[in-house]
Amino acid sequence: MGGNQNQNQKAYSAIPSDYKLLEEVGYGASATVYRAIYLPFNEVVAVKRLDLDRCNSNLDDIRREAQTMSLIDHPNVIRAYCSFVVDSNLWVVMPFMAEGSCLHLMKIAYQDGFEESAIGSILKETLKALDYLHRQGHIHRDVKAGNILLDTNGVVKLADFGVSACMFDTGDRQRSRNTFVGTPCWMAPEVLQPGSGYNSKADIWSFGITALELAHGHAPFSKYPPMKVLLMTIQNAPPGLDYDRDKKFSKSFKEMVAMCLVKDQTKRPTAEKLLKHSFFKHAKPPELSVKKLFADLPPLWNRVKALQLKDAAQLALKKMPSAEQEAISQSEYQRGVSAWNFDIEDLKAQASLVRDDDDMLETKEEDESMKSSVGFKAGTSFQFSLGKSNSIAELSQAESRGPTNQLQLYESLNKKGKALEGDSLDRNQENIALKKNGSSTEEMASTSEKDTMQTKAKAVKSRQTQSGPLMPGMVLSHSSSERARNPERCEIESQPPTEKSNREVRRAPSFSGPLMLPNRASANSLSAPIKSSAGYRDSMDDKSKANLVQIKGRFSVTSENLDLDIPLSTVPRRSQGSPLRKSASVGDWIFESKQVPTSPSSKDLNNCSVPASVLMPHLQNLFQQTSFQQDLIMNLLNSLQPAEVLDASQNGKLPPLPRSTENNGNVEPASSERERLLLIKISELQARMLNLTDELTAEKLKHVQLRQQLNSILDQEENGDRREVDA
Ligand SMILES: Nc1ncnc2c1ncn2[C@@H]1O[C@H](COP(=O)(O)OP(=O)(O)OP(=O)(O)O)[C@@H](O)[C@H]1O
Repeated sequence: MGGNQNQNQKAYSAIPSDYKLLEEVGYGASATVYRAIYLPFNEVVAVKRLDLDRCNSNLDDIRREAQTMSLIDHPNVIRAYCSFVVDSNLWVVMPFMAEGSCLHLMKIAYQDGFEESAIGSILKETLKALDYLHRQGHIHRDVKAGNILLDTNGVVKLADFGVSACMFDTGDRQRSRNTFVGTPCWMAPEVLQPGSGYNSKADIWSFGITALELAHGHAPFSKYPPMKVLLMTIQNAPPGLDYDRDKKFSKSFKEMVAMCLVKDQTKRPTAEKLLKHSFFKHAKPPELSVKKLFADLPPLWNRVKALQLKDAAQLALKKMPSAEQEAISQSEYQRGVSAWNFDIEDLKAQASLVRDDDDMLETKEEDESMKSSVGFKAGTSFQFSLGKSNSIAELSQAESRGPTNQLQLYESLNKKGKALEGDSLDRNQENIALKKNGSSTEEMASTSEKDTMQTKAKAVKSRQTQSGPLMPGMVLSHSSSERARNPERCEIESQPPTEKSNREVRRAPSFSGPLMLPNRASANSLSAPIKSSAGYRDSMDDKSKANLVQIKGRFSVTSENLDLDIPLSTVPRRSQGSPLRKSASVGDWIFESKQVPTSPSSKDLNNCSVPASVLMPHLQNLFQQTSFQQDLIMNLLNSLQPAEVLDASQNGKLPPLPRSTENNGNVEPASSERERLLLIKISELQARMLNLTDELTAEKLKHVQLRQQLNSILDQEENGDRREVDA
């Protein structure tokens, strides 16, 4: 580290006062990027200020990575001029890319993505960068639109190499290749598989996802919580450009994307080979196709500021009513539940991030277009996540050690940090992103409006979502250096929103942040809509069908073939029928529930030799119960009519209802006490449902692993047979 002189390049000093920090132009999980002036040359540069307190690596790792970054020499890769430590921050000085990232650009003006010619140019330049990095023996590991930077001339550079890698690399290279690194939506299936290891082909997958991101304005699965994204990536057919929906794109673009998004990494092309694809051969020079994208937009820092304010406003508007919050905490208190590590602020934050029904519908459309290949209900099972973990492997290990260990793992992970998932924010942010309007981008209307937003931003401080790389040690609370931040900041020319509000807002946008698994508390949020199973269809690909024991087509769930431990008497009579039928009719389950054998013991399940044919029925059973319980809860919520409340109280389940003479014996609006008790009941049901959901998730993971094992055994057998035949 320190001042640096690259071949035939100017030397930049390691003296902080030589840099005049101007506006904030970007922020990531642990870094803030400023436009700055390097005073000795009077040159505009970018200074990335990385908070070492929030970085998961030791100084040696950081030094090594910064060194690597400064040695990079390619026109399409951002390199560091120099880097040095100031207090507890690492400053990395880089060329300033005046148009920011492709992600910012899309959020501001191209919410539905760019046109093909611009995409072709951006991707080609990015691919050149990848080709260079791979030749040098590097894997970028975080290729995404948020890390593709543009400058005013249309120059495209891949960023976030090196320094961000340091955040992941706490061990040697080999070990780091077995870690769980990246941003879920962009992560290759092999990166998500425990212990499988990966190579530069993982970047090719992320490159393919980035192509889809640039084409649609968001990455596939970006609306889902990270845990669900992981499972979808592993289990579903790869996403791609749809031949019907994406008519505007050329065949060669579609082909190129399909080549990148092959699950078998050995079948993906190298960057070098991909560059020879016809799609790139015909790509226009970026100064023709990219430059025009930002011709009419205001300066980068104003765009960033506007986005921050919008994000803050969006979050401030989504508040959980305090009565509900109170009910939840009461409920948890009464049950003595600590296993979930409840944090009301987190709960509220999660609740505020849950999408509304419209989004769910959109999700369904997307699901169907993606032709999911394994039968699980999108949007239900994995709305709730397992907690924060370093890796799937860690979770799996905990699972195999039994429930107590799982609990400990969750608790310890939750203690380590309270990071919340952020991908589900994307859609909302897209909705509020500024629209390109003629010659200018609409900004916040007035100063007073801005002030209001900032005040609101402060109000939602601890509810903000943090997106960022997978850093187990990262905590939401501000570091001491952060609290005492700014002394090193030389001067701010045009004063942006206060540092504090910026920091708060900064945690919110999860434009495309690397993986932060959500806190378990999210699952228990009462205000989170419990999605009915309605509308989701499940399908199984041929491969998974091969593992099935019984294929019976759609089945009908009736009360007699469900083994619920929820007493049906708790369900209002009036509505018992409908949820059952609803649940039955929408799930395209291909097992008949009556024929599902009794569940194997958890001991059996923990034994990896359990065949898939035994596991699958168990999974199906669990799934039925989960979705059924969701419906029941939904139904309870929807049907809390006064009549039922009265009925319930007469049955001794609730305290007697007060009668009012004023309303002719009708039930008064439910008293807070009664509401509270009902909410407690619902909350308990939810907790039970969560248990099942977690079990199901764990079983699914195991199933995936087992299937892989089975496949590899089959492959080995086949190879053996072939050798025998050959012999
Ligand atoms: N050299 C630069 N010039 C202009 N803007 C930049 C530059 N480097 C980064 N940015 C902006 O700052 C944002 C955050 O930077 P960066 O991705 O390096 O931070 P990070 O903490 O590593 O983020 P991540 O969450 O991806 O890990 C980028 O998305 C981009 O918009």
